Amino acid sequence: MTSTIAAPLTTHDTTRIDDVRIGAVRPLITPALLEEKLPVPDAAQALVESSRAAISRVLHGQDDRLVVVVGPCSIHDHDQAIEYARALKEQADALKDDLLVVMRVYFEKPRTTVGWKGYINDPHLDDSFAINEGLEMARRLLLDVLALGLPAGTEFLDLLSPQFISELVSWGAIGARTTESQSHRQLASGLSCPVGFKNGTDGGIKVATDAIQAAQGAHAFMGMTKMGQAAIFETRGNDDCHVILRGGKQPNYSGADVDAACALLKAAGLREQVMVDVSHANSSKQHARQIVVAEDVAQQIAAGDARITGIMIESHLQEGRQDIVPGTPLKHGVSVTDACISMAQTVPVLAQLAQAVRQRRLKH
Ligand SMILES: O=C[C@H](O)[C@H](O)COP(=O)(O)O
Ligand SMILES: C=C(OP(=O)(O)O)C(=O)O
Repeated sequence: MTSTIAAPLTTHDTTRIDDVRIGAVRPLITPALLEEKLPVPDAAQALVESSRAAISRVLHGQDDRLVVVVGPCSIHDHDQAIEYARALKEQADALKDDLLVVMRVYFEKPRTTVGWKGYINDPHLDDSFAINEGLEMARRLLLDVLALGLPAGTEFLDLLSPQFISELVSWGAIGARTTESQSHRQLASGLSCPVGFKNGTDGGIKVATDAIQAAQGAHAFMGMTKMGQAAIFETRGNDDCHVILRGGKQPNYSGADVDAACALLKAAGLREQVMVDVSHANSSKQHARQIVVAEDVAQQIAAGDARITGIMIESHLQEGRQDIVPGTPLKHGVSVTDACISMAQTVPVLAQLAQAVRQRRLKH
């Protein structure tokens, strides 16, 4: 008589076909554990709530200020980021009637090919990939920025990392390389903050308008809970999304480019509004060009264009950029990814934008 008991699957040796290219699997802390270690103080919670609501009001035409997402291309040092945040807070307070300033606090860098992938992935900048430390350092920095009274904006690149930090983020971006990704659109549909979608790296705007439409809808997808368990998330959809013009094969910050983007938005039944990123392909990656581009955008605003609801600037303590060279100390306050303008160069740009908003207000 033959046995009816099937051989247990677990006795199969699948090592020849499974995890063939995995070098190691290391433990990851859970979001809940990190939150228990670094809880959100009441004041930080109130600031995140009020700044998200204020950005949403700008997007829905109920607040005529300009959202300004400004700060380093990437965070690589806590104290230097805080030194920057203190200086920015002074400007944010002085210009608060005209500008809604959000500090760029970018922890995750999408790379064209390879390169340092940011403060969460490799916080020690030495290929040690101490991701658990990176998550803690990122959360600590966000809390410290919020404690100064500044809201923070970040790019959401990884699909699990938002569970560790996203309640501290007032505005999020989906980058040019991921705007077309279904997973990122689904993520945006469930994020609690307003989200900007960059146009594609080739300059295509349609991927961003498609992304807004997708993110407005409800989705169901797989993710990880705060307790670190796999789960199915059902989202409600995000009505606080917008396009970010970042240039492509050529810059796309001119009035004609804003017209073209708004025509696409209108055709899709979406709000006719843009944030202009004065860096990336809009500055041809020459950091000082950001000042020229911002001046052009300020002129469009001053002339009355209410469709420009936001601007993005890459700015650090000092201008330029530097390479990460093992064994060589880094210069203080200089970007290790894209070149930035300095805080000293940023101050007059912000003043000019605030002036442009006041002029626009007179026209409406
Ligand atoms: O904003 C940063 C960079 O433009 C982006 O991460 C791509 O960088 P890379 O082309 O140097 O890899
Ligand atoms: C990577 C960035 O931009 P983009 O996605 O436009 O290249 C960024 O803003 O840091």
